[in-house]
Amino acid sequence: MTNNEEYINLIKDWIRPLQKALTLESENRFTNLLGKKQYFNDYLNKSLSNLNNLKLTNEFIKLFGEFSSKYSEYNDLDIKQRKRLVIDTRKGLLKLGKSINLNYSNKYTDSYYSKNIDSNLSLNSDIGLIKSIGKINKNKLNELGIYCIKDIINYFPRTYLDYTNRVKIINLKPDNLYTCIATVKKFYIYKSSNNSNLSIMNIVIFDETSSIKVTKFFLGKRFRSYSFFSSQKSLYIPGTKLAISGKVKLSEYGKNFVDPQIEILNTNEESFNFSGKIMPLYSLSESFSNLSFIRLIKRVIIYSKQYPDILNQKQLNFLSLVSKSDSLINIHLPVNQNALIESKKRLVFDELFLLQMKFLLRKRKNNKKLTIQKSIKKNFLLKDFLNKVPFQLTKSQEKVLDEIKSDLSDLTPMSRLLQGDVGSGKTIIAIATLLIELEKDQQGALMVPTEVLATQHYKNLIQFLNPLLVSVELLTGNTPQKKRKEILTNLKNGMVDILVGTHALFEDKVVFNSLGMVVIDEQHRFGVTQRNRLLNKGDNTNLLSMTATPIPRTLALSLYGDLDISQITELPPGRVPITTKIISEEELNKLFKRVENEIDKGKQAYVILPLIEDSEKMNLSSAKKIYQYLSEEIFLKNKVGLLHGKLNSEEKNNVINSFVNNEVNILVSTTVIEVGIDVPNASIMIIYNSERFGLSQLHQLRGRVGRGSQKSFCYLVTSENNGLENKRLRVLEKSNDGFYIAEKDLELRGPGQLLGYKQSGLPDFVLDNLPNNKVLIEKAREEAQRVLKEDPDLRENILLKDLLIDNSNNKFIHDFLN
Ligand SMILES: Nc1ncnc2c1ncn2[C@@H]1O[C@H](COP(=O)(O)OP(=O)(O)OP(=O)(O)O)[C@@H](O)[C@H]1O
Repeated sequence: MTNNEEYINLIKDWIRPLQKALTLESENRFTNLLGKKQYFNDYLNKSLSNLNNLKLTNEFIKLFGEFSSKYSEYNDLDIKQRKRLVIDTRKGLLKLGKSINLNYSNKYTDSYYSKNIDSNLSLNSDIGLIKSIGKINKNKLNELGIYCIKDIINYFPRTYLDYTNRVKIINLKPDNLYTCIATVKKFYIYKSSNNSNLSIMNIVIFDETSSIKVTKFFLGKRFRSYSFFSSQKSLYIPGTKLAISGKVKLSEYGKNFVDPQIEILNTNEESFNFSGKIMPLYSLSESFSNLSFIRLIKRVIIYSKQYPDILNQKQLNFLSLVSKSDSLINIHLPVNQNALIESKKRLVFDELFLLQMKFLLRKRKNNKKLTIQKSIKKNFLLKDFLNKVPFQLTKSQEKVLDEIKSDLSDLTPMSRLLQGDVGSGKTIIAIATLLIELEKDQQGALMVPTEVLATQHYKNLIQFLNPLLVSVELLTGNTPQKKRKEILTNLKNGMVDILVGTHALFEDKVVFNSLGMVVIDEQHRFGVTQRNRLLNKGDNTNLLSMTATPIPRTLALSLYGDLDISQITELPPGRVPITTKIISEEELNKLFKRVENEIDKGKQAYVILPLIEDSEKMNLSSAKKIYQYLSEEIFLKNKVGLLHGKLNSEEKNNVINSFVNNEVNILVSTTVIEVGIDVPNASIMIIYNSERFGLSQLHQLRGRVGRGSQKSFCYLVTSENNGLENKRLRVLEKSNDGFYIAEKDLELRGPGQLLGYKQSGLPDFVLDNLPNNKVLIEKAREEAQRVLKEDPDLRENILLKDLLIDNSNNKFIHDFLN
């Protein structure tokens, strides 16, 4: 290592932990966090004054000295002053980093740009105009959706090979990220004996210092075929040169690379020489090599300089973000990891910022809509209903109801999201909300994702509301024609007060007389467009969305930023936490005895399966098969029922009714029961192939037991003998807290998966990084609020305005901004 490199590393190692501490403090809202050994301010105070080895210039010594003494008074500062100090310190560190070339300085400076730019080309130029691109390449690029220079620049790498930390095999240390260039010595691939879906590939590589094993895991049936094995074998013939980039782990057999990035190097690539740099890897078709694409990028990256930036220099400084053009250059050709991190941060920020702008504009439009104050005609409805409920509302339920009442007494329509863990009592709130509007003679709609749940809600509603002379109807895809016609006529005449149903509700034929309130349960199962279709059936309709997958505030902000948020934070009293256990299939027989004992005591059980019937493609248990097995071979004394999505409504209703009335003791079901089935007498749940489900989904499922006051149990059966999988499921053994579980699920699967589908329209790279970008989400929200406050019509922010209009398929933004 040269002296200069050593110096840069010294500074890097000093800056990094400080940056981390500043980030943590800012994430925790400047509360002076207590670290492992000391408080945040003491740590900063000491580190910023201890500059002895760093050989800094006087300018930095003075700057950090001043910061250091301010941190000794940190406890006396108010939050705003603390925030300022943290921001300034961060900027100081950034400046130091830049001064030693730690950051994003790339060769594409303004003077390089003016010398090398081809004035005939611009961002919007057709790729055919790029010199020597050739017709074939043009076609290949078109196949990737690339037509103009801007498209090339917006084609981001899928990942990177980091050659900056390139080391010889002998110097590899466990738990660090490295890149090694080495040669294949031995290759073998085999099917795992523990997991029928897993194949394991091992490559032994060597360089002049030593050798090491590289292991890669392939999960999925298609990786078990002979053709896959032989294709891999032909790639890694002994003597082939590879670049391996990833984490080194230490096991009982020594060090090895586990699941690293592997690049096969040919002589060309070696001469291309990414040594000391970070090489981008793109998702390309087989006929277009990574190297060719990098060459293309190098040719056009300069046009990033023309990219319009929606943030001005003042904003960039305040937000500690790099310019758009720098972020685009460094996302493709990063000079180092720091530059890459900063450019990702900027690109993610832009997406979040635009999204928050859209949310705030939508909210503002909503707030501008004024409903006419409607007079209350039947002021007894809510009171009578609450008197009829056989329990006291929890404090949390009361608080939420107050928030809703206050919204509904306002002249602007309500748009509220209600988050509450499974079994926290959202249904009562939904009914109360519908009644508040009904008191003003406004009809209500309750939309839910499944027929089973719709039917259950309907029954609940008629039980409570028929005595109050409220007319409730149920409309689903299976409602017979004659009945449907009758409901639709009465709905139009205003004879139906509340309509409960599934997706059938937003069909065009459903016309209300005066729709005032829409409640959507499990709202993430519906898209924004579907939600709006239903809302548009009334004038200025109020909306209450409900979800039992509670997500952290910051994430809720980025996904549902146009809604106000209420939370039910406590469960009704007397609930005994559900005991959850992971078990193997071998332990099932013992468990069945236990189920029998519970049934003898009058209790009931659920058995949940991932599939309706056996499938050749998947080696999973199915509901039909297990139903047959349990009813014919195991529970001969008891009544076993079968529920799944392919039954018709009458069959479904019959099974559910029998279970509700305890005529069926054991209900074998697919996940159709996941949402909302409420049978407080059920105390045991067994979930087969539990490794197939997400944590939040499992939490929802097990929420079907433990709804009464008796002790309840949930057994997660898994065939996988897989440490990682069990670690994931163990989260459920340890916790019954839906917020905590959703957060863990988020970390493991990302929001797109957790919430079923991509509701927000955010690109994958942003969505998957959301959990790590809480601070950025808040920043984007605050910045959007600031911009709209200072420049409500975006007269000063023309670029931003254009981009919002361009990017928007939402008519309201067009209408609003034009
Ligand atoms: N304050 C309360 N005290 C006692 N029991 C309550 C209270 N509120 C609701 N319950 C009961 O708790 C059970 C769960 O309520 P509810 O079905 O409304 O929950 P939920 O939040 O909709 O849950 P899920 O998302 O699982 O459907 C019901 O049996 C309900 O009657």
